[in-house]
Amino acid sequence: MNMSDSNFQSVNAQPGKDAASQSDLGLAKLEVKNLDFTYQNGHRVLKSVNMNIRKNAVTAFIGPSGCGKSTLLRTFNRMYDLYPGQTVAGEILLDGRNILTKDVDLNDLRAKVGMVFQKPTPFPMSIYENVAFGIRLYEKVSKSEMDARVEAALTETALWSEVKDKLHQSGLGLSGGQQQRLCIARAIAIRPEVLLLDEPTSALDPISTAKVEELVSQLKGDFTIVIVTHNMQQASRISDSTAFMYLGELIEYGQTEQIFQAPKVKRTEDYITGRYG
Ligand SMILES: Nc1ncnc2c1ncn2[C@@H]1O[C@H](COP(=O)(O)OP(=O)(O)OP(=O)(O)O)[C@@H](O)[C@H]1O
Repeated sequence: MNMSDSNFQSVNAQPGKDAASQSDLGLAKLEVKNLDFTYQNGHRVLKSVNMNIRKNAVTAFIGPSGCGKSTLLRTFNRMYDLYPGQTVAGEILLDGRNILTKDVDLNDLRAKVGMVFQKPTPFPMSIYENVAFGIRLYEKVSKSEMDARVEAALTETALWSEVKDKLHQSGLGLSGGQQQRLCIARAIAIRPEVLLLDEPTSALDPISTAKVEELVSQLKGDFTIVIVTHNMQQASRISDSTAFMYLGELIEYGQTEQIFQAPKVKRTEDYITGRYG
């Protein structure tokens, strides 16, 4: 991203208020408006979150453990629908359409908004089938097209040269880093528009982490990427914008360079300088 892009202004959020609605108007892929989320035990975990997620960029969510980063990420593809009793209020617009309404088809939504989790979760099937699986869920394609799509996804995730001779071996036989790239290949093979990454490198060694980070930077040309990370260096290396959360509120949101070099809110500064966490 061009850091001087005036469409994306940093936000000195008023916690619980109009945290980031002012930011990056015009280029938003997702617009979060007054979002509240409460777990079935009554714990209100997101409090009036407002933010725009920029299209074809990497947005990082940072903040201390339990502040609601993963919960916020999971509202973007309505993962909470899997667990009855959780309640959400407010709006999340994907290309202008509220995805929180009942008439949204969850299969369609999850085809558009893919997700990769902290722990690599390949299916207990071959490398090829891991990638083909998602495509088959949503589309009917010929064998030759499937082969091409699988190869393209594995190439995009820089795995092809490592696995092309063992496509029919189990995905579970790959290293942790390769498994995570396989999960990213599986997610992008169905051509989502948004890719949600929930601490995707926290279980990986430094070399695999570097490969995934490189991959994320490459993929943002094609996808809108949102990443939850505990790793400050990672957020500053790979994201264009960063959102700092604390106790369910969006405290500060802006261009990554600004958040890390000149945070406007003391609590953000204290967090990124390691005063608490
Ligand atoms: N299924 C659940 N039921 C009840 N409370 C939950 C549930 N999942 C998470 N929480 C609580 O919601 C709060 C926010 O959790 P969340 O995982 O979103 O935070 P986080 O910032 O991603 O944390 P971490 O960095 O540790 O992953 C925490 O207090 C957590 O205990």
